[in-house]
Amino acid sequence: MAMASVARRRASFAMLSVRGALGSGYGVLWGSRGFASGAEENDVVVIGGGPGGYVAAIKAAQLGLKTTCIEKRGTLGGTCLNVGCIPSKALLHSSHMYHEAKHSFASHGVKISQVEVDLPAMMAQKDKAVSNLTRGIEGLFKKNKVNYVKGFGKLLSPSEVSVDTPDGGTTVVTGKNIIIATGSDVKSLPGIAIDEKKVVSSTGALALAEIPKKLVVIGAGYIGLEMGSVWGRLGSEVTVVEFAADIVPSMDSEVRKLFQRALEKQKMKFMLKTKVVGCDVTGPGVKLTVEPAAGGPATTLEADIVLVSAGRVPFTAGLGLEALGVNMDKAGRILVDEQFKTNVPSVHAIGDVIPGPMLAHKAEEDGVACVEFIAGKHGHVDYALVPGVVYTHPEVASVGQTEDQVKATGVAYRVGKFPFMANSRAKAIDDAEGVVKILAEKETDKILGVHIMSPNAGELIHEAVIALQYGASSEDIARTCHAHPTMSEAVKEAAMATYDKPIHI
Ligand SMILES: Cc1cc2nc3c(=O)[nH]c(=O)nc-3n(C[C@H](O)[C@H](O)[C@H](O)COP(=O)(O)OP(=O)(O)OC[C@H]3O[C@@H](n4cnc5c(N)ncnc54)[C@H](O)[C@@H]3O)c2cc1C
Ligand SMILES: NC(=O)c1ccc[n+]([C@@H]2O[C@H](COP(=O)([O-])OP(=O)(O)OC[C@H]3O[C@@H](n4cnc5c(N)ncnc54)[C@H](O)[C@@H]3O)[C@@H](O)[C@H]2O)c1
Repeated sequence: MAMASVARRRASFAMLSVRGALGSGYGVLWGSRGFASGAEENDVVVIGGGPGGYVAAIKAAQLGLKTTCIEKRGTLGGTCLNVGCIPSKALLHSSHMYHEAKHSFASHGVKISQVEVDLPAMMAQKDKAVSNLTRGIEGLFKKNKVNYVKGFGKLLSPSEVSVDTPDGGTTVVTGKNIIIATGSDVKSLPGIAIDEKKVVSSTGALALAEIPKKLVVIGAGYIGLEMGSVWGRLGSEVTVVEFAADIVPSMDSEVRKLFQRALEKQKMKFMLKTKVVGCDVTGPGVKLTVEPAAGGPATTLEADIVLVSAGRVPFTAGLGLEALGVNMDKAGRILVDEQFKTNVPSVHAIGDVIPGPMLAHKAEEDGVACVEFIAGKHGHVDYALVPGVVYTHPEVASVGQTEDQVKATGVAYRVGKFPFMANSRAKAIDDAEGVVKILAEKETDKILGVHIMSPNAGELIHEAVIALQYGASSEDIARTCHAHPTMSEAVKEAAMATYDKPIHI
């Protein structure tokens, strides 16, 4: 009932906003959508064709705004589709299948005499997934009449972007509004030169020609653990060097401990509170000198490949922001207001290049909200409810606050947990490592955070995302009928454990 009325309110709000936009001059564009030439003025010019930029461009065109998107890479989709989310998930899936075939099939009564890795075929499958998806976005641009200009964009003024095109020429694209969606790049570490051969970033790690015997990963964050898992499953000996005391510092600390144990069972080794102080590539492999973060005796790690995955930094090189006086913070992120406007009012910014989690789905939300504001509507992104997923096996997914964050607020809370060891589907498929943990306010039972470690946790989490979005209580989830036998029943049981008692444990 409550949800329906919220939806109705949203619908009427949206209709009012469209009328507002038409009244303010955008209406004349609705009947005249078409491909912009370089000389025609656009309503929106987007620099960068990643999840932030391409989604903003499509949404802008759908709102009737004449839109051009400029991308330097040669293909659309940005980091995520070309060298990020998609190729990494392709390799995670392929390597998981190999690992299952080698280590789990026999216990399910499936006998295979010889299981081998065909690395070129695995890479070709990954490349096919990437090219299908990036070409798909070109198709979406055509369908929505977004003008696509290939080349490197640079701001000349608050309404002009010069584009260095691949044929060596330059064209100028003009627009009433400009959206910077130029994303991020790998963070380099002092004294460690990335050559994408022996010392690689995630881009190199997605395209190794051989399975390294020894892989050292610097940084136990999203990229390090996902790419470490890929190569570990394919046979590499993986050591992860992490400066902090814990892996994935943003994770709920209780779930993190279980996660680290799960990865250690998969033979991933961790050197926490450790810093890299030297990197020697003169021999056949790489010699890394490491020290305790607090200081102490140095040791040497030998590796065939070193992956540098110690974070990413906003990418704004060559954009001309300084000349235009666009404000940025010390980390190089572009500062924007709640409508994604910079201090230069016609210039907006979204995605990895502004503060906030560096995630594709967050960039997409930014993109939609930004152009809704430009069209005179009401954009909205709830940064407190952006889910995070590490796509290892098991996966770890979370939304809302961790237990440490709840504690820090001083709010009295309850915790409900349910292990997948007691979930019938997980037992049936013999994949039962993990837990659902729910945190709810003690007085009102309102859910504050949900953390799931399990196979497919990245899918299971969305029930919790919706629940938090609608301000649900744990009892709301517990009293909702869940199909049997499913992994999702563990979410229901954890909710039962939060406000009362679970049945199956
Ligand atoms: C290995 C890896 C795995 C990842 N996996 C996930 C995941 O599973 N889930 C998730 O949510 N996130 C993941 N991410 C993060 C995700 O890729 C980013 O958060 C997301 O791509 C940010 O989108 P964006 O549009 O802001 O920027 P980007 O995707 O970086 O796109 C920016 C685009 O702008 C272009 N550009 C830059 N400057 C210019 C210019 N001057 N002119 C023209 N074009 C320009 C670039 O070529 C680029 O294509 C992953 C990242 C990596 C590296
Ligand atoms: N599944 C996903 O959603 C996904 C997957 C990959 C990447 N990403 C995004 O890409 C971004 C970059 O990923 P990432 O893994 O490089 O960064 P990250 O921020 O996730 O992790 C970096 C890790 O490196 C550690 N570190 C920093 N400096 C170090 C040093 N000198 N020595 C050792 N350790 C050091 C940090 O403490 C941290 O644990 C992330 O912010 C993430 O949002 C997301």
